[in-house]
Formats: sequence, structure tokens, C-alpha cells
Amino acid sequence: MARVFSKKQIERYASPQRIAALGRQVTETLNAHPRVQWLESPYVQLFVCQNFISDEDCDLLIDMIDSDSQPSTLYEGTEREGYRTSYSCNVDPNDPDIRRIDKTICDLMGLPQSHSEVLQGQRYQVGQQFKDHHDYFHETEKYWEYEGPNGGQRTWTAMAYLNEPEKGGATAFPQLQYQVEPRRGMLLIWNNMSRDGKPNIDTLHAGTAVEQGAKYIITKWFRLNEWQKAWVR
Ligand SMILES: O=C(O)CCC(=O)C(=O)O
Ligand SMILES: [Fe+2]
Repeated sequence: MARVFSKKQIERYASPQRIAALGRQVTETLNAHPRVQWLESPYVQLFVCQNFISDEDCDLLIDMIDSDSQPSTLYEGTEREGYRTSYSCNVDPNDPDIRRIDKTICDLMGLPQSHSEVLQGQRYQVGQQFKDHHDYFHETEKYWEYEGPNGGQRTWTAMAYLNEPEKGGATAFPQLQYQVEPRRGMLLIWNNMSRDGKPNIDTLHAGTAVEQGAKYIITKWFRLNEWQKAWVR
């Protein structure tokens, strides 16, 4: 059973008012961007930007992922056999290329790098997948004890496809009956929160199993508050 936070702490770590305001701010920024398309869904705020990562950067990131990946993990207390079978790596946040690529994502969304987690790389080989999950934190789980004070709720997700698997590997949103096919260089962005600033259960999604070839992505999660762990300025 997770520790119970005081009202004041809850207000700081997952304030619906601040999350809702952040949602409006990012939506406005993305809507104003000529290259960002809004994927119209009444249930989830979902956006794409084609050719966001250059071919050169896709190759560079794929090499980094190949050289540094470990089996992906899930939060303590939420592990389930076969649930997330990809390989992940936390790319080096001090690498100048990573800093540059990371910053372009933050700039596109109009969010400060300090309020985001370090980019994560992932590789899925044939049969590997990341089953249905939410990116936001479930505040009843044990991990919320340290994730709450360490940046607060995960608000927005930005994910880029670095290649195209020959078969399979789409990102599926079962509640929307919608899936996104990987396209090299494409950035997919969504708000994990509802317009009222509370977790949006309709953001349930999965990295479906790769059937042929491999799939490489980078994922970046934004937080309500400053993420205290990492950014070396
Ligand atoms: O692989 C995908 O398409 C989804 C990945 C994902 O959901 C995540 O990294 O949180
Ligand atoms: Fe996810």
C-alpha cells in the first residue's frame, strides 16, 4: 500500500488545475505549428509530426540503442511476465547529439527540458511487445511515493519511430480503436491527461508485437514539475 500524501502534496504533485492549464498550453503550441497534425479524437489529444527526426539522427539513435540496451523494466509492484519484452536504454543525456535532439522535442512542445525525463530508447525484435498500459502514474501504486515528489505526474508523451518494421509493431490505442503505423522519423505526441487535468483512461496503448524485422523508437515523458533526477545543465 502506497504512502498517503497530504492534500498539499497531492496538490503539488498532480494538481488537476495546473495539469489542465499545461494541457491547454501545449495544445495551443502544437496547433499553431504548421507541421504538426492533430489526429482528431474526441477522447485523447493526439498529434503527429512527420519527418521530425532526420534519417541521419534516426541512424545515430538506432546505433546508440543497439550498443546500450538492456531488457526493459516495469515499475516495482507492476511487473507481469511477458508484458514488456522489448529492450531499453536511457541514452546519455550529456551526449551533444542527444541534448540537441531532446531539445527539438521540448521546443516543439514549448516545454522546458527540466520538466522531462531523459529520452529512452527502445528496440523490439520479432515477438517483442509492450502490452496495454498507461504512461501516467497510477497514484495508488507504490512507485508514486518517490515519483510524486520527483517530478509529479507524467503529463505528455512524445515518441518517435526511428525505422519501419517489415510487419507488426504498430502503436495501438484500443479505447480509440485506432493504431499508428510506425513511420521513420515521425513524432507521435499525446496528452495522458484529460482536459480536466485528471488521468485519461482512454490513453491506454500498446506497442504491438513486431512480426517481422525490428522496431526502434525513442520515448520522452514530460512531468508536471521539475524532474529532480537528471538534467546536468
Ligand atoms: O512501442 C510503442 O509503440 C509504444 C511504446 C510505449 O508505449 C512506451 O514506451 O511507453
Ligand atoms: Fe507507453
